[in-house]
Amino acid sequence: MAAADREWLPMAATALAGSAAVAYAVYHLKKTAPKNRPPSPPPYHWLLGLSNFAHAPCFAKPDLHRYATEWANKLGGVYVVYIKGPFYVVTDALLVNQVISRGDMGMPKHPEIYRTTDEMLTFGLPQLFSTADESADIFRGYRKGLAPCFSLENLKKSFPKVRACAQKMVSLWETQCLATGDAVITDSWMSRATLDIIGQVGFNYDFKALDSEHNEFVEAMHENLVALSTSLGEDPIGAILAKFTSVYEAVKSRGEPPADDQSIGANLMRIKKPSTGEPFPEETVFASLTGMLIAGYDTTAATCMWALYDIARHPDVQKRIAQELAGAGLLQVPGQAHARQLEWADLTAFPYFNAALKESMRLHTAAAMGTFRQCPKDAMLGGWHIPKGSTVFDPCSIHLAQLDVLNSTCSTRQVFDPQRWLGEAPTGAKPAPTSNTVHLHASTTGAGPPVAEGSTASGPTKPSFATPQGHAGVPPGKAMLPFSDGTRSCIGMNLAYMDARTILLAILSKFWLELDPSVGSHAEVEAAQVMALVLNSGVPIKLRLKSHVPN
Ligand code: HEM
Repeated sequence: MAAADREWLPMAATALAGSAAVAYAVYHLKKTAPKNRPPSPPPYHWLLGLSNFAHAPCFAKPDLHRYATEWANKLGGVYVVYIKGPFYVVTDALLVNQVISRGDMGMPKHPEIYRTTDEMLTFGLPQLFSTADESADIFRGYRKGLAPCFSLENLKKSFPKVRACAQKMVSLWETQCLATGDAVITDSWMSRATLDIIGQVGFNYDFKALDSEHNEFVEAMHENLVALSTSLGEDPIGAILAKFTSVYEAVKSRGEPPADDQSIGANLMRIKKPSTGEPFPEETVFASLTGMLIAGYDTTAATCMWALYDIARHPDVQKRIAQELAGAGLLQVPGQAHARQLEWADLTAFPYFNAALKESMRLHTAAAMGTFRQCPKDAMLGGWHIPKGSTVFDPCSIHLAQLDVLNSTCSTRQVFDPQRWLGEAPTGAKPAPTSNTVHLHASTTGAGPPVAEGSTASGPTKPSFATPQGHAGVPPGKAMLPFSDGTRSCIGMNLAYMDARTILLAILSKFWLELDPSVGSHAEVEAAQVMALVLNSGVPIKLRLKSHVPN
């Protein structure tokens, strides 16, 4: 190499050393000053440490949940990451409750971040899910106008449709899987079943997704959700959403819905702007319809898939559920008297089954991205300073799901133990209040801020997530937030519970489930999980079916 060619070397070395020194200084400054700024994980790459994107690559990865959990374990209940600027991540159960409450410390949804979801999901048009301003017509009109769809009274009327879908699926499993010995690919079946249910219950529309093994919509949607959640919003899924047009057209073509039709579609057509009494523009109604369809099926499908997985990998749990069902005359055993049909009252009648579902939702909660809030004023959260206007990201579903909700030790956090919801707590754990067994909830709103001793103290609280003793003093109901809470809690929670319980009870009363060997060990499944708005298994969860045998 000629000497002249090498002249740039010292300059390059100096520039590199200079950048490293600046990166270190920035990283050090971020970590140390000011004193009450929450801790931050090391940057993804030291060069990124120079920018406001220090952790952005982690948020574009499908295993974001792993980073987030690791950081929470190391850094505690509040930490800060740099994506496009600082994002304050809150994982402490009590603090999350403050952030999502209506109280003094309550924070509204983040307008810009939810605007991005609009761009990705509803052609940029606002709808209930993404509206940050709770005084806006869209929030007031749709939250109130859609509430009757999810009342227990209305859901009870829809229950026969849900049961019919679940029974149809079970019959198909009988001929296509039990009789042939083929495995059931739960991910696909659950998506197709929940799509059919939301179609029929919500919009009197039959997607016929259960009728064929491959459903174009389900498959395209899944692929796009993976792309969406790993692309920081650069992959609009408009092409898929165009398929919702047919549902909208069907609902619209029916004209004025009869007064007793409280389906989502009918109410979407009725809702008027509270401020003027005028109808919303047609595109807003369409965006709301797509929003409800998206929110209404994939989350429930993932919940059912994980519950089947958790129950199948715990034969002891499955046996106890079978005993509950047998006791109620629901277990279908070949050669024995015909089991009775599932009824509405059965959905809340089985404490052990419901505890198993709840425990599965704790470990593999569906809405894994949590919620994004904006801090309305300079605030102290757990003793840390959160500047006005900052983004507060509460991946409630990831972290709280893993919290030790009943004060047992860290080592039992990851254990699937329905018992923890039933008062027979594992060794060393405090029993749960009996009122904490799962019910179809009449309402989730109205929760005030929890009384959090020390939460407004001037010094940072200890990183409670990482406390080996767990969250002493956190009421279990406050640490388990799969549907969030407060004014922006999930409006569809009751429908989700009805769907999930009906589907699972229909399956469990008919079949004994075993995991197909292709699923691998639990550690392998955990390692394969991906975030695609919902927490996905990453490997197909295949089940082998057997008939129940007499006791
Ligand atoms: C197991 C199933 C479900 C889970 C785990 C779930 C979870 C959640 C969570 C955590 C939120 C708050 C998100 C945020 O703050 O950004 C939410 C909001 C919402 N969910 Fe669900 N959801 C489920 C099923 C459903 C169903 C079946 C529907 C409707 C058919 C639905 C409709 C909505 C809507 C419209 C919102 C926005 C509410 C608002 O901001 O006022 N969800 N859901």
